[in-house]
This record gives sequence, structure tokens and C-alpha cells, in this order.
Amino acid sequence: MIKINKNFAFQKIKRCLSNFTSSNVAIVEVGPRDGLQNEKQNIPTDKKIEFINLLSNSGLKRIEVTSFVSPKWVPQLADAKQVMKSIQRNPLVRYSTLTPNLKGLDDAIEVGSQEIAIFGAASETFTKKNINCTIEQSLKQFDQVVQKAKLNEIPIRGYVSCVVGCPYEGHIKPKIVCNVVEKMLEMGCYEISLGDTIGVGNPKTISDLLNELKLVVNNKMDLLAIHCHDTYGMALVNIVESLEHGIRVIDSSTSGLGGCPYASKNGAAVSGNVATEDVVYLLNSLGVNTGVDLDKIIQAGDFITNVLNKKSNSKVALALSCKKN
Ligand SMILES: CC(C)(COP(=O)([O-])OP(=O)([O-])OC[C@H]1O[C@@H](n2cnc3c(N)ncnc32)[C@H](O)[C@@H]1OP(=O)([O-])[O-])[C@@H](O)C(=O)NCCC(=O)NCCSC(=O)C[C@@](C)(O)CC(=O)[O-]
Repeated sequence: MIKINKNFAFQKIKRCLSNFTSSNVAIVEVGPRDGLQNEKQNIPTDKKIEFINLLSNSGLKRIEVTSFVSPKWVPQLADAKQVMKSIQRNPLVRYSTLTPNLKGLDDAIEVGSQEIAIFGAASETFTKKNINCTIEQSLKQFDQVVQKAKLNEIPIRGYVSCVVGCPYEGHIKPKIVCNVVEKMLEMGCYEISLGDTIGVGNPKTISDLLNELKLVVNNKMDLLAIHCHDTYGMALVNIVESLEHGIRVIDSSTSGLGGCPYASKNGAAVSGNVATEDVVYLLNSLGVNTGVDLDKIIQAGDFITNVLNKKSNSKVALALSCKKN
């Protein structure tokens, strides 16, 4: 079981952030970061900014804007500073960025990130491919980032990727995930997002994982979030399973865009995140309050898919647009 310092200031931030009743769920919109990071075509910076501005006015409270990573590794997000500096910030929204190391953190601080995310994994091979180190080395590096972020009073989110499966190592045992989650929480992350990076989870594997994680977090499920990719169409059932286990924070990407560039084995297509439109529709139909305006998310999705000249991966956006026409 993790040792969490109850007086730790970030616990307070966590409570403010997730002021849910049991019928409320928070959505973390990762479209501008996860959704766009793997796009090969040039996306003009002003279009990214316009996309984020549309999302900012949709009722979302948490938007992951971009990443402060090496532009050699993720060229699409090389304009991270400009994007962060130019978006119109809605005071009701918390804008976060990914930071793998101190350089990333310094950049994030410079442009006023209100939250940062460190990103580890439960697979050695994926960790090496994604951030060029071992899991142990990654945790040491993250610890430096977390200590400095704490000094700057910036809340830290942690990602753990490959929580049920890895493109290189196959099935991942819950025990390995529990170990990384525990270390990141002890370090000072206020929340860990569990990434089914290649969308191979199903309700059984997600349930098995969450049952083991409950022991790690001492049943405090508000320390966890779920981040599903929809490769086999399992994302929504996995989200329902997670809700039943007490998870109340869901990551999603408008239009279902996205995927990690380093999760693709032998150049295979990386599948998108679960679509925000589909998650909002699901939660609305369950009577769960998200505060998010579905029509506004669909508009933001129409905007970015037009920029990308792509069809939306959201079934809900498609169904509602057919209804209109
Ligand atoms: C971690 C590194 C940097 C190590 O990369 P490295 O090559 O081992 O690091 P390095 O320290 O040797 O640096 C190499 C170059 O990058 C520069 N550099 C170094 N750090 C930074 C920085 N922060 N910002 C800007 N530049 C940086 C550094 O200055 C140097 O520049 P050079 O001297 O060659 O000109 C690299 O591997 C990297 O950037 N990886 C990022 C990969 C990534 O962003 N993946 C996608 C996000 S994870 C994901 O999508 C999964 C998730 C979160 O969504 C959840 C899920 O679905 O499971």
C-alpha cells in the first residue's frame, strides 16, 4: 500500500480539481496533445490554437495542450511554446503539458503550464522506445521533475502506459503496473492515468487490473484515471467497467484522434483514443454529469477533422451529423 503524505498540498489541489459527487465524472481532453502528436502532415500552429480555443469553450475543465519533448522525437509538437503562449485561456480550464525531463519542465514553467504530466510505462521495451531509458532510469528522472514541479507548486499527473498490453512485450501483468503506479504516487503525482496504449484491454483484464490497484491505492480510486484507445472497439466497455470500479476521471480525444508514435510495431497504424463525443454521449445517457456541451465538442471535432482532411472516428459525431443532413 502506498505511503501518501496526508498533509501534502497537492491532496488539496486534487480535491478542488475533482469536486465530484458520485454522479459527476471529469473528462481530460487529450486531443491537442495525444490526438495530434502522431500526425505526419503539417498542422499550422494557428489551427492548433483555434482547436484548443474551441475546446476551452465547451465546458471541459482539463485540457492537455501539448508536450515539451524533443522535437526530434515528436516533430508535430515542436511549436509547444507558441501554442501555450497563444491560446485564449478560460479561467475555468486547467491547461496541462507533458514533460519527460527537467528541460521539458523548465519550458512548461516558462509558458505557464498549470499542470504537468510525467509519462512512464509498465513495459521495459516500450519505455526504451518511447523515452530511451529503462523503467528504473525513467523513475529517477521523473523524481527530479516532480521535486522541481512541487517547488513551483505545479500539480503533477502521472501516466503509466501499456497497463494491460504492450506492442512489443504482449500481455503485461497487473503486478508490474501496480509497482510503477505505487512509485509515481509516492513520488507526488496527485493522479495516475492508466493507459491502454494499444487498446488491447477488455472488461476482464481492466477489472483484474483495477482489483489489484485498489489494494495499492487503499480503495482511493480518485487517485486513478483511465486512458483508453479504441483499436478493437473496446474503449467504451472498458470505461464502463472502470466507472463500476469507482474511477471518475476519463481521458479522451475529440474525434477519436491520436496514438503514441512509439506504440507502433513494424509501422502498423496506431489506433486513436476513445472519442470525447462518444464518452460524453455515454455519460449523458447514464445520467452522469460532465459539464461538457456535446454540440460544442462536435463543432471542435468538425473543425480539426476539416483541418486534417480526415473523417471523425466518433460514432456519435457521425450519427448526429447524419441526423442533421
Ligand atoms: C525523453 C527524450 C527527450 C529522451 O531522448 P534522448 O535522445 O535520449 O535525450 P537526450 O537528452 O540525449 O536529448 C536528445 C536531444 O533532445 C533534446 N531534448 C531533450 N529533452 C528535451 C525536451 N524536453 N524538450 C526539447 N528538447 C529536448 C536535447 O537537447 C537533445 O538535443 P540535441 O542536442 O540533439 O539538439 C525523448 O525520448 C523524447 O522526447 N521522447 C518523447 C516521446 C513522446 O513524446 N511520446 C509520446 C507521448 S507518450 C504517449 O503518447 C502515451 C500516453 C501518455 O498518451 C498514454 C498512453 O496512451 O498509454
